[in-house]
Formats: sequence, structure tokens, C-alpha cells
Amino acid sequence: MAPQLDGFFKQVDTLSDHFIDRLRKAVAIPSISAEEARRPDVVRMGEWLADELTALGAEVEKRPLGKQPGKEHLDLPPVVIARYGNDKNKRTILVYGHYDVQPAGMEDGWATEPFELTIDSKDRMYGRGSTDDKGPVLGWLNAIEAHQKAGVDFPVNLLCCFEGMEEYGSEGLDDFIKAEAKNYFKDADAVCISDNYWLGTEKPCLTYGLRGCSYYSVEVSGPGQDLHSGVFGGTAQEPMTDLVRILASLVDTNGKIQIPGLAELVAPLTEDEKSLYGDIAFSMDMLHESLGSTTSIHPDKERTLMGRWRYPSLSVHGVEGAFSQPGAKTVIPAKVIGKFSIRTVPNMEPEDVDRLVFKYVEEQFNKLGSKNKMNCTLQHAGKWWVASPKHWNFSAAKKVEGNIPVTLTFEQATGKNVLLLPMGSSTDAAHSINEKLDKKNYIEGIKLLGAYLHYVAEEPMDK
Ligand SMILES: NCC(=O)N[C@@H](Cc1c[nH]cn1)C(=O)O
Ligand SMILES: [Zn+2]
Ligand SMILES: [Zn+2]
Repeated sequence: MAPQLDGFFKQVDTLSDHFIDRLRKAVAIPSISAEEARRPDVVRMGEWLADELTALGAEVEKRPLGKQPGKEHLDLPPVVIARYGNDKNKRTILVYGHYDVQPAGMEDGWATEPFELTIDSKDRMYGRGSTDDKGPVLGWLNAIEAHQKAGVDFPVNLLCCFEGMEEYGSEGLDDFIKAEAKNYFKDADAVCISDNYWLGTEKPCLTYGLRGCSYYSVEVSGPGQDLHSGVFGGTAQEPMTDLVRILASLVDTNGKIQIPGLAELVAPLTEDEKSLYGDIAFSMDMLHESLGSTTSIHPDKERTLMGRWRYPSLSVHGVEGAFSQPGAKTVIPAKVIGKFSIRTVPNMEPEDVDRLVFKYVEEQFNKLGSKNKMNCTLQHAGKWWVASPKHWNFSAAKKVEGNIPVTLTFEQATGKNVLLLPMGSSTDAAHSINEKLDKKNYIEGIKLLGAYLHYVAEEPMDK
């Protein structure tokens, strides 16, 4: 272990209550990027983060990203960029994270108030954003503070890029990264992202690939307004009935995507690759623990891991415009918008996926012979990404021990290696109700991020 690390680690332990308090303040800001009414809170969260970074001595800027595409009345939240240290003799590491969160409310079934960090008797810290991605983002700030208070020299120059629209597909960030790759980010020697999870609960992991995500809307409309089913049921063709049929035709119960031609886009499985899955420290029990049930598709670990990593999957997410409250409202919705997405893998090109999806959805709708109107559109697409795990950036991270739309953009625009270094575990329930981060993962995760920076500072650069 590098000698300075000991002092840093001890200081992280000393400051642990203060770091938890910092996370409590962050979780208390409901920075939900998908909800228009919460946009001021997303902006407030960015400002809070910028202030915290400034107080730690970083040079901070809040860069505007313009208007939200398709919602021109809304400003995108600023990207918070910062530089900590400018020593030409040190390496420069660019870290990325996001300060926005997924929607959350008690009505979804949370056991505790989602925007109040609640710590239970097993030191599990519940709150929206605790693991995705406020805990990991604060991990970098906490690592800076622990170095300062321990009197340990910070081993690298740190560049930060923290965005507020990740959970909405990182609107506006691609163009920003491309524009700044040779400007603000020009000194970066490597990139590190902490915005994913361990495979299980005990063993840290490094991630060198992410599936892509192509996200679609299917709008079906007919009547001029919502109708009373007692008055109009049996007289009007119902958009919801058409939509449910289309959505049901996309994928079967065992996750097999029904869209012709899609499977042919996937890189074939080689014997070499197949043999790798057996040795991975993962079990069906671990999967069932993180699922919170035994309703898994595949009976064995190999097929499960392949289903999660190397094959595409299609998920149906929800329906806009449909009655979703408790009770028995007898409405016939006039217009409904179904949402589904496909997690894509090598070698699926997003344009090919779109073409096959649009053709199939059109055919399924035409088969219904409905007089309603249907329109299928792409909301956003992030391409899959695979890195080189032999790079020095990964070698450094290995010593200390899963789509993030902009990962590929960082790699292509900066030309630098990108490492994904997760803090949270597989049971953290990111995007779900009762999201949490274990205190152990948070505190040890701060040490992990700090130690990675020490090792990356020392790695020979010749890979
Ligand atoms: N923590 C990463 C994450 O959750 N990313 C989102 C990104 C996304 C894509 N489309 C909408 N959001 C994910 O769902 O993978
Ligand atoms: Zn995230
Ligand atoms: Zn997320």
C-alpha cells in the first residue's frame, strides 16, 4: 500500500459522520430530471454541488446547455465542471457523475420518505440518489476533503464533469463533451466514472463494457377526448386496446425479443467467450437477492450473465395518458403513449435497430385493422461501449480491488481510456423503490476512489 494512503484512510473513517451528513443534504434536494416541475430543484442541486466544490478549493464553472430539445420552454440544468489542482508534474484524471435522480414518491411504495436519508439498524442508507449517483459523486469530493484534513498531498489533478440530465438520456451533454474535449478537458490523461454497481454484495468489480439503450415511444390516438366507457364503450375503437396488443407483441415471457432481424445484428458467441462465464463470482442466489424474488428467466448463472451482459433485452416501461391511480375510473383514454427500450450490444448499430423496430411496430399495428392512428418514435439512443481492460487506467483500479449514455462520447471525444469504478452493490435498488447505499460501501468507496487516484498517479503510461 502506498504509505500516504494509510493517513487518508484513517481520515475517511474520522470524517465518516460528516460525509454521511453531506449525502443527507444532497438526497434532500429532489433533483428529478424527468419531471418539469422539479427543474428548479435540479438547478438547485447543481448549485449546491458547485458550492461544495468551491468550498473545497476547486475552480468551478456552471455551464449552460441551452433549451431542452422538444421542450423549448425549459432550460437544461447546467453541467458543473471543476478543476482541482493544476500541477504539470501530476496526471490529470477526468471524473464524471450525475446529480439528477429518477422520480420517487411515497405513493410508489417507498417504506421511508425518498428525499430524507434514513439509516436503518444494518447501516443501510435509504434515499433517492443515495447510490445513483449522489453517493459516488460525493465520493470524489469526500476524497479531496480527507486528503486535505489528513495533510496528504492529492496525487493527481482532478477535472470534474457533473451533469443534471443523465436519467433523461444526458440531453445536451454529448455536444458539450465534444466541444470541450480539446478545451476544458484537454489535459485529461484518463477518465473514471463511478455510476454503476457491483455484480453482487461482497466483491468490488471493474466494468469495461456497457450495453447501449435505444428508447422508443408508441403513440396511439383516436377519439377527440377521453370518453365514458358506459356511454361510448362498444362504439369507439380504443387506443389503449391497440397499444396493449402492440406492446405485448414485442417480447415473450422468457425475454425473447420478437422483432425479426434483431438477433442477427448481435455478435456471435465464441467458445472462448462462453468459457469465461463459469469462473465469474456470481450465483443464482445473488441474483435472487438483488431481484427480491426467484422469478428469474434462466435457471443457471452462465445464461443469466449472458442475458444481462452480452445479449439484447427489451423492457416495457409504462404508458402515458393511461389511468394509473387506485380506484375504478371508467375512462377510455383518447391518446396513450407506450414506452419501451432495447438494451443493445455489439455489433448492433442503433440505426439498424430503429429500422427493424419501426417496421415491426407498423406491421403489428396494421394487423389490428384499427381506425386509430399510431406513431412510433425514438426518444433517445445511447450506443454500447467496450473498453480495453489492459490499459494502465484499469491496472491502477485493479490494485484497489454495468448505460451511461456519455461513456462512449468521453472515450471518442477525449481519445482517453474510460474506466467504470462502482461504489454501490447489486442490492441497492437503483431506479426502484427503497434505493439505498450501504454505509460500508459509501465509506469504503471513498477510500477506493482515493486509492485509485494514488495508484493511477504511479502507473507507467506505456499501455
Ligand atoms: N446509472 C446509470 C443509469 O441509470 N443510466 C440510465 C440512462 C438512461 C438511458 N435512457 C434513459 N436513461 C439507464 O437507464 O441506463
Ligand atoms: Zn446513474
Ligand atoms: Zn440511473
